[in-house]
Amino acid sequence: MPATTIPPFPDNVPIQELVIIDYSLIRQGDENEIASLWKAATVRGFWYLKNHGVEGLFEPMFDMGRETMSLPFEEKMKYWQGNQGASFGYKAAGATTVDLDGSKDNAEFINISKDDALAYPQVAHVAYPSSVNARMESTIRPFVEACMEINSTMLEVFNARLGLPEGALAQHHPREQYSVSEARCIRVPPSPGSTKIAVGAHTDFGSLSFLANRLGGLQVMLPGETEWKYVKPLPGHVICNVGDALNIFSGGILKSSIHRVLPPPLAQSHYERWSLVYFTRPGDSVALRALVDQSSTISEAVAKDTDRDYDPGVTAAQWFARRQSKWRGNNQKGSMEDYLASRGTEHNRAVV
Ligand SMILES: O=C(O)CCC(=O)C(=O)O
Ligand SMILES: [Fe+2]
Repeated sequence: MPATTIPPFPDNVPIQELVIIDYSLIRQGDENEIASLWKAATVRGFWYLKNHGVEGLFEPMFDMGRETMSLPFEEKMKYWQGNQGASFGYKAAGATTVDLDGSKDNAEFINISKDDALAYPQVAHVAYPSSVNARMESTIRPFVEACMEINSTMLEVFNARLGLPEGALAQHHPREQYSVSEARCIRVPPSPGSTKIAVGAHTDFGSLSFLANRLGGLQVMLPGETEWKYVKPLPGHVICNVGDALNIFSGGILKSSIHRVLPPPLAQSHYERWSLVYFTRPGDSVALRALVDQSSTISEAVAKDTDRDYDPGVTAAQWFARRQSKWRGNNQKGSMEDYLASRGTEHNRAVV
């Protein structure tokens, strides 16, 4: 969609201000910028990132998404993720629930595994539609590599500030170990006048998410807030956020905040909404628990927060599979328990 045809984001809806972090300064080790990133990640868990250098890959990634979503439904369903807790491949609209009443979501996904993108033409996990394969080497692998590098750089910043031994967080996200790290392209159909939730309220499962969207619709409810507010897409900027795994590793110091997707607001609701995410997630066998043995900052935070269990006794892969499978409408037997089992660190908040 040419940018000029998109109506501007309206100025009469509640907007969540977020700090803008300059990635080029983070790479240079600029102390002020590092302090701003640390504050953003520990207070809100969400921030904008500029000068990230990935902009040129967004349109080719959206081309892949557009071509994939326009395949016949039966063709797409050959790559269906299933209901067993996996997430690589195609997710049809309506496969997850968005609230306690069991309302269905409105978003199609194509998710491409980091391991498959790196291994191509070998298959690490699953096969993909031709629209994905055709761009695996030219577009998807470079996108995955670029996002991995950016997220690793931000993890290094957090590693130092958390007082962890050098490389501790990197060792929890090894490039070569299989993980549920993935790139995702999302399509939400035009929905004029609708308030139907497109992607239900959730915290991200992994460590860091890198998100590019053009139209509004993303809403956040940050720690201490009681109202949903839109995050306004800013040209040239991506939106980054902390996920549950990093929240747990850090003993709750890094915040994993709830968000959801509504139809784009007002005039923008007449347009298809496309978004693109890269999720950095821990290696599959990594134990999901606060790194109390490696940092006194983290052990002190855990000691103070007596309400939370920072050692749920699962690996990253088990945690992911539980949440992913319980989010599927087909696996919910109509009880609130199943829906709640799909939730993550937002459990300790009033809103699910
Ligand atoms: O599409 C968006 O703006 C956000 C998507 C999202 O939160 C997710 O896929 O986890
Ligand atoms: Fe998300």
